[in-house]
Formats: sequence, C-alpha cells, structure tokens
Amino acid sequence: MLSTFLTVALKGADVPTIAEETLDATLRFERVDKHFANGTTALTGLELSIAPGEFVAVVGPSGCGKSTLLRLASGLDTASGGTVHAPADSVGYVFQDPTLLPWRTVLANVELPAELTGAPKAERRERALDALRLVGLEGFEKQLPGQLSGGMRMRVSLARALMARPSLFLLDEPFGALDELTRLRMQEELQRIYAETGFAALFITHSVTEAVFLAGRVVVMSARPGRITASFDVPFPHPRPAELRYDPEFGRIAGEVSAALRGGFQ
Ligand SMILES: Nc1ncnc2c1ncn2[C@@H]1O[C@H](COP(=O)(O)OP(=O)(O)OP(=O)(O)O)[C@@H](O)[C@H]1O
Repeated sequence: MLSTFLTVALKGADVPTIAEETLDATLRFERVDKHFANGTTALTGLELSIAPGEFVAVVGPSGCGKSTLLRLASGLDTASGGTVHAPADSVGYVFQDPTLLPWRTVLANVELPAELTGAPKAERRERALDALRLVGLEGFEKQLPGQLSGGMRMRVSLARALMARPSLFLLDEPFGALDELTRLRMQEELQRIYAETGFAALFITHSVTEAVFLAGRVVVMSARPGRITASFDVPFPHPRPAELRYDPEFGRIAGEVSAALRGGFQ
C-alpha cells in the first residue's frame, strides 16, 4: 500500500523542510539524531521502518530515547538530523495516562476528536459507538470516567484513538499503570483489535513479554544515545491466544530479546 507522507527533515541547514511524498512504508526514520538544548543527545543515527499494517514494539533501557522516538513519529517534536517520514493524517495516540475529560461521559469523550474536526453529530455518534463496541465497552456509554476501573478508562482511551481510523497507532507504555491481570487482558484486547482493524503500530514498553505477545517485530534500543541494536521477528499469526505466552517458541524469542536488552546479543 502506498501512502502520502508528511516528511520533516533537516537538510543541511537548521531549518526543517516539509514535503509530501509517496513511500511504501507507514513510518520511516532515516539516520535520525535528536539533541536537546541542554546538550543531551537522546538519539543517534536511528534507522527504523514500519510497513503498512506492521506491529512493531520497542524495548530499551530507561532513558534510552523511546518516548523521544514516539514524539518524533507524532510530529510533537522535530529531529535534529536525518529524516522522519510519518503519515500526514490518520495517526492515533495512546499514552500511559488515559487523559479523559472527567465531566464528559464515556461516549462524549470518545466523540471528542470527531467533534473537534466538525464531523456531523449522527456520523460521530455512529463511529463512537462502533469504537466502543470494538473495545468491549458496549453499555457503558453514559458512565463518567470516575465510575470506571483503570482498565476500562484505558479502553475508552483506545476507543477515542480508534475514532481517527488510524493507519498508524503510536502507543507509549499504554498499560504501564495497570495491575498485572488487567494488563494481560488489555494486551489480549489490543491484539484482537489489531487483527480486526489492521493498523500499523509503534508500541513502546518496558515489558519483553508484552512486546513479544503483541508485535510482529520487536526492536531493541541501546542505552542513550539510543539507536536500534537488534530486531526480532515474532512469526505467530494474529489473533493470538492468551496461552501463547506459555509456548516454548514464545519463551525462546522472549529470552533472545531479553539477552539483547542486557547487551548479551552479538
Ligand atoms: N525536553 C528534553 N530536554 C532535555 N532532555 C530531554 C528532554 N526530553 C527527554 N530528554 C532526555 O532524553 C533522554 C531520552 O528520554 P526519553 O524520555 O525519550 O527516554 P525513554 O527511553 O522513554 O525513558 P523511560 O524508559 O524512562 O520512559 C533522557 O536522558 C531524557 O532525560
């Protein structure tokens, strides 16, 4: 699938150039560097390409630049060098904090992005109800966020992101604040939704098993300044059963990713 891209690059001068172009990837980082004004170099020479519909998980030591990578992909921040090709539209974001408006119902929270873009009421209502069905929250439309569990609030956040019908989903430790059982359930829900909708995803996590359970490819970043040091294909088809976590092949891949994370990968 070919997509239109907004390319933000630094070409020689310190001025980002923005151009529309066509690429056979949903997201591509080419030799990307990121330096902050205080002298910190977060990323150096980072290369990463995500194909349409591909689910890529990123693991790496704390402070290696994972969130920085996601911010560059989202356009919230710009690279200091190299090129980031990211979709011009149709990007969904999910962060660790569900960031729901406490005075709006579940339905009104999910409808918000479509409301802001001026979509007609009937259309945004239908899309929001579809998204809520997809995340398993049918029947909770009139509840307020304060009446929901942490896992349910995260489902609302996922539904809101799905409203954009994203071709690219950016997820920054979305399940990091959940208890273990809820976290496992949310992983199962997310990969079911992925199997049904087929977006491309860049998923940041500290959990190796979470990365292997969800992704078709797991990439490992070095300590800061971050770059990709290893990449592992995870060949199990989606949707994946919960018991996959006990499969010996699953354990073998998770072991290799963990070894790479500890620096033992040659
Ligand atoms: N705005 C900023 N100004 C200066 N330094 C920053 C800024 N944002 C991030 N950094 C630094 O860049 C490095 C990478 O930060 P980043 O948040 O991307 O790491 P991370 O891998 O997501 O960390 P964690 O796993 O702990 O969430 C860190 O050393 C951080 O302190």
